[in-house]
Amino acid sequence: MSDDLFLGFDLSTQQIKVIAINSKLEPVLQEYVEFDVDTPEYKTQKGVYTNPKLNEVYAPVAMWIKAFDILLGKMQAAGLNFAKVKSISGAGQQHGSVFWSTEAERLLASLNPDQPLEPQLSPKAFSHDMSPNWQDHSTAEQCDYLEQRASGAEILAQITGSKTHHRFTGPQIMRVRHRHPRRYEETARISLVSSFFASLLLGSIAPLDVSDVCGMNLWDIPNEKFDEDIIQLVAGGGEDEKNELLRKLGKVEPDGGKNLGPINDYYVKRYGFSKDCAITPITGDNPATILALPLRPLDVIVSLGTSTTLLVSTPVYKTSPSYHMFSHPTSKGLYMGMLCYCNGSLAREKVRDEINAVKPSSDASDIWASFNEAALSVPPLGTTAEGQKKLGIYFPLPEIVPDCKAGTWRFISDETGLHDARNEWDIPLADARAILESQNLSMRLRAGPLLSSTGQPRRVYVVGGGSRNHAICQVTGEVLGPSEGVFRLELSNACALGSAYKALWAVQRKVIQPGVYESFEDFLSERWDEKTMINSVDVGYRMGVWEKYGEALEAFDEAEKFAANS
Ligand SMILES: Nc1ncnc2c1ncn2[C@@H]1O[C@H](COP(=O)(O)OP(=O)(O)O)[C@@H](O)[C@H]1O
Ligand SMILES: O=C(CO)[C@@H](O)[C@H](O)COP(=O)(O)O
Repeated sequence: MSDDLFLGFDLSTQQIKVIAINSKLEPVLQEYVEFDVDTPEYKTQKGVYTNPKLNEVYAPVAMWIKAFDILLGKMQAAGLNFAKVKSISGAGQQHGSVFWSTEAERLLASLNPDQPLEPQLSPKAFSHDMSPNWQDHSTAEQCDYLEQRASGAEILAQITGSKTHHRFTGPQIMRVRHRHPRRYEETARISLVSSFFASLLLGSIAPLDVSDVCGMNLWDIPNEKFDEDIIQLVAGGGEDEKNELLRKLGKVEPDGGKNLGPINDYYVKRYGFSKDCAITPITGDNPATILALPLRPLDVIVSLGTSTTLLVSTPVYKTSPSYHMFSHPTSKGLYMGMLCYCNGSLAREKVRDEINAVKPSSDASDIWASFNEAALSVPPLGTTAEGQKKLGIYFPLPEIVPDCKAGTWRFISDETGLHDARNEWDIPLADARAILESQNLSMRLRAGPLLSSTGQPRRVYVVGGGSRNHAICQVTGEVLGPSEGVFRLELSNACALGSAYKALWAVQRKVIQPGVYESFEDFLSERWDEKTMINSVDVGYRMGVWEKYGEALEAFDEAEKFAANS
């Protein structure tokens, strides 16, 4: 039996992780490095720096490289046989950009295997030491400008898959050009976090990924090319400036399974990788997540990482300013539909900490025990009074959908309308159920067009850190009401897993005819064993309950609008 190995990395907001699998999809090693804990010298909080005055959130690029050095050391210490690794893929937190200096290509090509990576690359390989993070909200001016000049949100969404968003890379690059013109000028190439990571492995600057490029507001998805009018707006100036930005961005690799080249000699000499270990495109964390499960129509993934995202795979390119469409990371003709929220885990943690402060957990080993008890001890919508609904909105950070400043709002909705309920609310205990309902109601309100006419999913798959929590899974099942129930992917890191599957598919996919390969979907379904990979964690649809939440949607929409306009 072959003992070949395939690696999937995930460079996400708070950690860098890896999963090694064999060709039967079985995980053989998992390791991670947590930035705040393992690279404390960078003094990040939850992996980032924040400057609330300017709504900026950013991360030091050198920290990611240092963490990668540490992770490779951990894999070595765990006894991973690097020589058996046939291919590598990965995932990066989306939208973040890395600005390479004119020295970068030379430094990447001449790495000394006796030294770790970080001191050899940082700071000289970069024209800007920070990467704007997806939680950043500092680009309102750039977004407004692009949206006005590019004929509005609907048109932008039709072309690039999304209206402008603060975190999207086009507006972020434009802001770097405005605020740091010298650094922008000194930039030889711009990578996304995904292609930056692929570049580290290749030892030369890698092309952008076909799916992750759709998180920039620069890529014309239907025509598969950069939109030169938008590029011109971001680059400023005239034709020369536009061409210069196109040069900085470089090429986009259309084949998610392409062998971009062998791993750089640095890793062969330092860690014993095989000389022909293939590096394949690294994609975004969300596109990689949909590769971890054989999704069928009406299936939904809810990814409960630092952000919360709702993901579907669809053959229909149907755009809207209220969600995102991306090209699929492996399959031409398929698209990924996505909703993304900044206020996912961190907002839930804030309520959890407030509850623990007044009602310490009875189980010292479970920091979520009091939160869960509070969430499950009250009825849906928090009240037994006929027609009354408790609705809360919890945005410790400014939110993406709806576009809303930071704040907390608590309402009671009844037949007379929506009322401010901050004085009739058992704070913080009643917040536990309300925040879970609020996060799910928001997804239900917006996911409809991506699903059936009734908006009811078939299955909800939960993945990411928050999916370990049974109360979160239950409320997700109650509000979204999937007809077949809620299932948890047992390996908690779906995007590293999806990446490892992609690495395997890239080197083992059958050639159907020259240039045409076995699809990722066929390849995965042949090997994927549902019984060992997922577990049922909630029944999903409950008669009467799903309908009750349906009746609350109008009031919830009103509550969100109130918050967004206040
Ligand atoms: N039992 C749990 N209940 C609720 N949330 C949890 C639990 N375990 C982990 N988490 C949350 O998961 C988050 C990290 O998830 P992860 O998928 O690793 O995120 P990322 O990929 O963004 O780094 C943490 O912010 C933490 O709050
Ligand atoms: O901005 C988005 C998607 O548009 C986020 O989903 C980021 O991609 C970060 O992901 P995590 O670190 O939470 O996995």
